[in-house]
Amino acid sequence: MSKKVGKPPPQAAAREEGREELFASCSFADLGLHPTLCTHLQDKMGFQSPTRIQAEAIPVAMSGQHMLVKAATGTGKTLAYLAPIVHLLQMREPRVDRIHGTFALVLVPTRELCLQVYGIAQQLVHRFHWIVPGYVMGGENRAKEKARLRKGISILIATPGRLLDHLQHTASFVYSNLRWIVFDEADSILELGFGKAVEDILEHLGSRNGAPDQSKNKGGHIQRQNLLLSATLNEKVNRLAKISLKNPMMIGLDDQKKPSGKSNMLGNSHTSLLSDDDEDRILESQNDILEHAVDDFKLPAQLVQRYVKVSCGSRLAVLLTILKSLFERQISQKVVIFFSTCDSVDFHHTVLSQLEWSSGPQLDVDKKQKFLSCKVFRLHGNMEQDDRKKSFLGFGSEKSAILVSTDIAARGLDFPKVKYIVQYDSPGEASEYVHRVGRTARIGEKGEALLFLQPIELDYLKDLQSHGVSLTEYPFQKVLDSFPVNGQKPHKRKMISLDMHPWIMSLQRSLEGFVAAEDATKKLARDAFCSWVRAYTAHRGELKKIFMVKKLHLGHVARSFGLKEQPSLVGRSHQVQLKKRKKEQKREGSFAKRRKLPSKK
Ligand SMILES: Nc1ncnc2c1ncn2[C@@H]1O[C@H](COP(=O)(O)OP(=O)(O)OP(=O)(O)O)[C@@H](O)[C@H]1O
Repeated sequence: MSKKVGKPPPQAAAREEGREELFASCSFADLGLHPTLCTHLQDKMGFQSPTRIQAEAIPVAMSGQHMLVKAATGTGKTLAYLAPIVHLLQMREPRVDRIHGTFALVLVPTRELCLQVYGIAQQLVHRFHWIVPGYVMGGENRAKEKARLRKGISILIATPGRLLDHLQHTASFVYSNLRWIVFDEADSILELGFGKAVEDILEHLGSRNGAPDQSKNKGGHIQRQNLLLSATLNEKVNRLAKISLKNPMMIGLDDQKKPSGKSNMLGNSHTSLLSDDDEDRILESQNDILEHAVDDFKLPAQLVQRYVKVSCGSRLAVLLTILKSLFERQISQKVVIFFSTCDSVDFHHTVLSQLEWSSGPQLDVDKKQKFLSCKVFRLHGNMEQDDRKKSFLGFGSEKSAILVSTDIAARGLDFPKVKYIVQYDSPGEASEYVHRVGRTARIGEKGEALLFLQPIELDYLKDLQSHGVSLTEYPFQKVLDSFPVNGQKPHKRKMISLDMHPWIMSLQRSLEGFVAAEDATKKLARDAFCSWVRAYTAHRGELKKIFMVKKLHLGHVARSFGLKEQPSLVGRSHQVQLKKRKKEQKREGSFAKRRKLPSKK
């Protein structure tokens, strides 16, 4: 009997379409990469063909031109710069040796990304043992790093602060052969306040535009090549591009905004032959293109993006409910949840990993079990370096787990099999939204993202929309109705408000009991509450009009941290500040009113 040949199901067809969009039709060999490297990419790393962005960027990187790349998260930007570097280093004559020092420098914004890029570099040089990758980053032992630098590191991955430290204080650090400087997540490096460090680094390396010897290194014969990459670009990248790139090739910019996927300002002109006027013109048009590049963001096509509208007091109960439903639906789940502060991560890590609960009709202590049974990891910048490493590696290797994190995990991290991103606290800038959700749906995989919003914050959707990001509403009521109340699943429920829903109310009671039971937990909750309110006030620019502290009911905020107390009992200094602000507002208000009064004259 012949098999029925039909159309593939729509989801599979969409995925296939997504793959076609993601991958180029050529091979790695077609791009000119060394056969040994191509075989390694295919056989050992499982990369059958290059992604489109790799197919565009690799030949440019090999040509020696400066390059600025903007491409969606999870499209393989790391390989787009590391593969050509390894290719060119392995064919260098005389052969690369440790005594030659550093040839390529990769700057990254976070320690975790530093470790990740180092791991990929290690894999890529597997067949070229004479090329040595290494890293230096904050939190590591300086003396050990000095010793490694003295021995020689061919491809050095670094966070900016620590690199500058070594440039200033490690005399044995040889970089006279430096050929490449890569800024991975360029905008984030600047956003995190490393701008001055980066300028000092470029100054040290003689790689700053306008520096007398900027195109050559101290040895006087090596052509420098700088590469900037990110899924999002911002105004600050303009300045970095201006001071570090000469007539760069622009890759991945919106096709409608320029003649082709690739462009440079004046074709392949050799910058050394340009007059000052030409250079000014180049910089101007470079700035124009960058300004367009800032406008909107590309997200993976297969990513499902939703928001859930939740009143403030029930936020934590709703988060727990959604997580429970996710893990019940599929035992093997990997979820990343973003919070606004380190204290908030610590508190929620405790709740998610320790909250116990009895699902029976009465609170039966003997029948209590963990509310969520999966492993929960945490990651933030105030953790000890060893704990940070353990979390990063631990979550990466788990099949089923939750990671609670600040934005430290938002950039570049490539945790395998993450299917779900929850933004419990709003990211603020739309670019941060893009990077957070980019931890899923990588390299054509499926992925979902959920953004928590309070009813008063819904205008944030418009802000995202203005950057080309649109979300649909998550059907939370349906999820809620699937949970039993008092041990039973009622047939039909009346429409009641979320806060009054028996499941939410009972979960809230458990939470408040859990927080109140231990002083340490209570303190975690209070600290988290205070830091959360502070972070809420720190939204910038237009977002200040959406995330307004004065619209918040602080009692409800406290509830969302499992606190029964009113905020007046939480954090005295914070309370004093609030009172002061209220007074000021009152004064300002009466002044404004007074000004509105018609003059008696
Ligand atoms: N040609 C390829 N074929 C298959 N998988 C690939 C290929 N290139 C890279 N990958 C894989 O794709 C994933 C994403 O790559 P990478 O982390 O470099 O993306 P990215 O574009 O830098 O993302 P982000 O913007 O989030 O930093 C990694 O797991 C990587 O191993």
